[in-house]
Amino acid sequence: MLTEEQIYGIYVPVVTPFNTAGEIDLESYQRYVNNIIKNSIHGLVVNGTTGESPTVNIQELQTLVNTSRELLKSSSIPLVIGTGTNDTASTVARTEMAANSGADAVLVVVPYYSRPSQQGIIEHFRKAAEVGIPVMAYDIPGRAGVGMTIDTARTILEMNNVVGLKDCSGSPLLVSELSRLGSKPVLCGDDLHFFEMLGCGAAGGMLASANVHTAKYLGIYEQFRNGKIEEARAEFDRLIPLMKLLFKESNPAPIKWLLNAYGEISSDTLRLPMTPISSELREELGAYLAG
Ligand SMILES: O=C(O)C1=N[C@H](C(=O)O)C[C@H](O)C1
Repeated sequence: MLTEEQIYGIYVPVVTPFNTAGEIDLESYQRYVNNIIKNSIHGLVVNGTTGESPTVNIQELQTLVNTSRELLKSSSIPLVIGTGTNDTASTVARTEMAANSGADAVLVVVPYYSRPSQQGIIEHFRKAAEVGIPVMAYDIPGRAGVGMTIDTARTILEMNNVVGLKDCSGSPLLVSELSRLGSKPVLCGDDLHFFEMLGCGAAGGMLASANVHTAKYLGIYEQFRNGKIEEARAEFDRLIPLMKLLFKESNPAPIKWLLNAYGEISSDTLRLPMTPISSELREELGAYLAG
């Protein structure tokens, strides 16, 4: 079970590879996740936004949890499963399934689309936390349509079983305030602002872009922690051009294209309503690969 003390460093949210028929491609998944976990990452995140969680059904999620547990059997890397949906009952059902299948924690997003009140958001997290498995709360107003206020985040973080927060709020305010108040750990989920967020008190990052150059992200984190701020910054700056391309169109389409180009997964297929990247971005990523 994931503890607060284990929430630091680089958590990698993996993609869910699909074959051209749109079915989960487990062979690619095993090969690619194995390569990711060869790096000493601090956490593996399955079925996050990067894993296209809104289009993965609970049976498929069960398969992903079982496969990931097996891949991690001789590893101490924590396994975090995205179980949050826009419906509290289905979030609880997925959270129970993950808890019963050996997950170390679940990632629960602010319920999207319905635009609940702050009280509704709190009650949603209370139900998820009552399942008993550690919960990492996930604030991402740009996708959810609604975000946590600082007070709401504090209330949720005070709940038993809620162990930390993934912050994609798009501003350093939340992490700065939570860190000032000595709250539970926060991981930055906003790749381009990772370095800045470390400076504001984030304990690490949950970064889709760390699917490639994983070791460099680990190095940046270690250097930052060891006070080698300038070296960390210089390395981070070198990664920014690629990061910008990876978020130029909706995640995970660019990262899937790149992972396919690197031969890590066999297809860049996405499930609708997600569509492949534009020909312009393909050219730009192609030029990055060639350079
Ligand atoms: O998969 C995730 O979880 C992440 N989601 C963010 C998003 O897609 O908006 C980005 C972050 O790098 C990881």
